[in-house]
Parts: sequence; C-alpha cells; structure tokens
Amino acid sequence: MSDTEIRKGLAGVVVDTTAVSKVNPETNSLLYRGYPVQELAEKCTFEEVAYLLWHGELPDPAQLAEFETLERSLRHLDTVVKTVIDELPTTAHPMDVVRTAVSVIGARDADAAVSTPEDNLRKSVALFAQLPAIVAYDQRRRRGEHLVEPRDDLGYSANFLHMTFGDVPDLVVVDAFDVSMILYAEHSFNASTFTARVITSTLADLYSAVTGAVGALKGALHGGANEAVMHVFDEIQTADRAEQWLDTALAEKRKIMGFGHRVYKNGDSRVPTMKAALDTLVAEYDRPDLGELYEALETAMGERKNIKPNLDYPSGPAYHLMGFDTATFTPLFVAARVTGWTAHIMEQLESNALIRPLSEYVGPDERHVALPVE
Ligand SMILES: CC(=O)SCCNC(=O)CCNC(=O)[C@H](O)C(C)(C)COP(=O)(O)OP(=O)(O)OC[C@H]1O[C@@H](n2cnc3c(N)ncnc32)[C@H](O)[C@@H]1OP(=O)(O)O
Ligand SMILES: O=C([O-])CC(=O)C(=O)O
Repeated sequence: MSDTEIRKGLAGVVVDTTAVSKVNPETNSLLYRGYPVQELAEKCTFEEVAYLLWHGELPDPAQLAEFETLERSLRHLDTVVKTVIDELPTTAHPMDVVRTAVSVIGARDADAAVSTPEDNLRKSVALFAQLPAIVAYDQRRRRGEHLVEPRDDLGYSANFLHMTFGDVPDLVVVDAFDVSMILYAEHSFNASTFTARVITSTLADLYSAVTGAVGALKGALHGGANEAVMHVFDEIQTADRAEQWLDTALAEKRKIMGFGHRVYKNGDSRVPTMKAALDTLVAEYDRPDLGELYEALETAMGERKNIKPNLDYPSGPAYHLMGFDTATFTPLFVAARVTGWTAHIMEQLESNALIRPLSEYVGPDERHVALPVE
C-alpha cells in the first residue's frame, strides 16, 4: 500500500458544492435553500417545500395555486403501473415495488431521455404526484383492499392518507404526516442523493437516477432504518425491557437502528420536530406505552454509548401509529425524498462532471497465466 490517505465511505470528503441544502452539525441546523427546516415544518405545506427545493424560492399565492392544480391533476395511478404492481408478488418488499414502478414510469415516458431543465422539472412533479398512489396502492393490495382514487379537493398529505386508508384522519395526524414529509425531503449528499448524482453525472436520465436512489435508500444504514426501528420496538415490547435488550444487542455488536449519523455526532437537527409530532400522535391514539418505550431506549443508548437518535427513530413509531404497515415506512421516505433527489439531479446537470473517483489496488502483483505442462 502507498501512503495515500483513504477515507473509507468518503467520510469527511467534500465532493462538490450544492445550493439545495446545508447541514451544519456544529450548530445542529439544517437549511433548505436557506430556510431552517423547523420553520418550514411549522409554517409551510409539503407542496410549498417541494416547490422551494426545485425553484430555489417559496411560491407566491398564484405560483402555489398553479403548482397545486398541476400536482392534483397527476395523482391518478397510471394503469400500466397498476398492472405491473398487480403482477408482483405480495412477498416483494414495498421498496422493490416502488423501485420497479419508478422504472416503469420512466420506460413509458417517450421523452425519458430529454434532459432539459423544463423536462426534468415536469418529470419531477409527475413522480412527486404519482408516488403517493404507488405507495398507498401497494399497501392496500397487500391487505386485500382495492385502489382508492385520489381526491383533488385535498392537499398532498391528506390525499396520501385518504388513498392509503380510505378516509382522511384528524387534522393532527395529517399535520404530523406533512411534517414528516418536510423533514425527510432533503439532506445534502446522503448516500441515496449521491447515488442519484453519480448516475446523473453519466448523463443517464432522471428516472434512472431516481430508480438507483430508491435502491440506495432501501438499506438499513440509510432509509431502511425507519422500518428497522419498528422491528426493534417489536422485539423489546415494553419500556421496562429496553435496558436489558440494549445490553444484549450491544454485546452482540449489533447496530441499533435509528441511532447515530455520519454527519451529526451530537444529535440530528430534525429529531426534536419529529419527536414533537410523535408526541401528538401518542396522545391522539392514547399510546403512552409507545412513548415510554421510545424514551427508555433513547435514555439507555445515551447512557451506554452516548449516541443520539436520528430522524428514523421518531418517524418509525409515528408511521406505525398512523396505521402504516412497517414495510411501507421506507417507501414513505421515498415519496418525500424524491423532491430532494430531483433537485440535486437538476443541480448536477447545471455544471456536470463525471463522478469517477480512484481506488488503491491491493490485489496480487502482476502475474501471468501458466500454460498447462504437457
Ligand atoms: C435518515 C438516515 O439515513 S439516518 C441513518 C439511519 N441509519 C441508522 O439508523 C442505522 C444505525 N446507525 C448506523 O449504523 C451508523 O450510525 C451510521 C451508518 C448511520 C453512521 O455510521 P458512521 O458515520 O460510519 O459511524 P461509525 O459506524 O463509524 O460509528 C462510530 C462508532 O459508533 C458506533 N455506532 C454508530 N452508530 C451506532 C449504532 N446505531 N448502534 C451501535 N453503535 C453505533 C460504531 O459502532 C462505532 O463504534 P466503534 O468506534 O467502537 O467502532
Ligand atoms: O444524511 C445522511 O447521511 C442520512 C440522512 O440523514 C438523510 O438522508 O436524511
């Protein structure tokens, strides 16, 4: 080996600039296009935040009305996508279904290869509007339920919940869901966004980049952690068992899902906002036991390892309380993050350079194929 410094996992490596969002672990802050995410979660809808990520500015009332009309007109599940989903076994993971559906949408777009900013924006809005139908329908068919048609008198989050459950829950639930979408929307050069940028850098189309990003998000070290958190809660069962469960898990060298972060080492900027949303859901559904389990594991993890929760820790139980199946949690993350991914895809194309790092070879020295001895 030479003395070249290798940063495993590109930890700490700055690979490009971005104007989409800023993650600052020192101040524990996250800005989308300059706006603190907590402020966006409190004062804006997810539609406004999506518009902000794509256009760089929040919409004025006329722009918002136009955008909402467009998004609502694109919500119906494409019939071919539905047919393809129906062909997939219910044993397929919902992330595999979402990944396949995005790929089908791309294959059906005659202009898939057209990569002008206007065309990529059109595709981004279409995916944003279609993903709730895909995620909701996939959960329903697993339960033996029929497709629910979208309602164009509802905002994004109310309609998403309506399409999943067949009715619109209380406003506090819709608000908590909307907050989760805003918090999940964007997070700089995380693994799935970087994947999307790598694919885009080859000049492959937006659908290919989003399909690859869905694959990267599936893993338990990234988006798959929100699902994994719920499996942990199911294993522990009650707050009084949390300490003992954790000691065993750590002795077995398990990674505790929903804890730790590559960038934030002193807590995830989004957790307090999502935890407040979870608290309202715990009250709404009268599930103090879940709140107690959450606190018990967080406290024990703090005492044993001094590692803090990431966004997946409160969002997992929040989605559980809303009624989503555990395997649907990461597809919800996709529905939110498609906004950030596509904003980055468009930014990558504005000043593209093929992403192709180097590696240090550590295999055998040069050798040659020996001819068989006669
Ligand atoms: C929305 C998101 O995608 S947020 C991330 C969601 N992922 C998870 O929740 C999965 C669980 N967490 C983890 O695996 C990690 O914290 C990661 C992958 C998120 C970040 O990992 P890295 O930045 O590579 O940190 P790294 O793995 O080097 O951890 C540093 C130390 O903390 C430990 N550690 C970090 N996270 C955890 C955890 N969740 N459970 C147990 N130990 C942990 C590591 O074992 C390591 O200990 P060591 O120095 O004794 O070997
Ligand atoms: O930034 C990361 O590495 C992971 C994360 O929190 C996200 O993608 O939201």
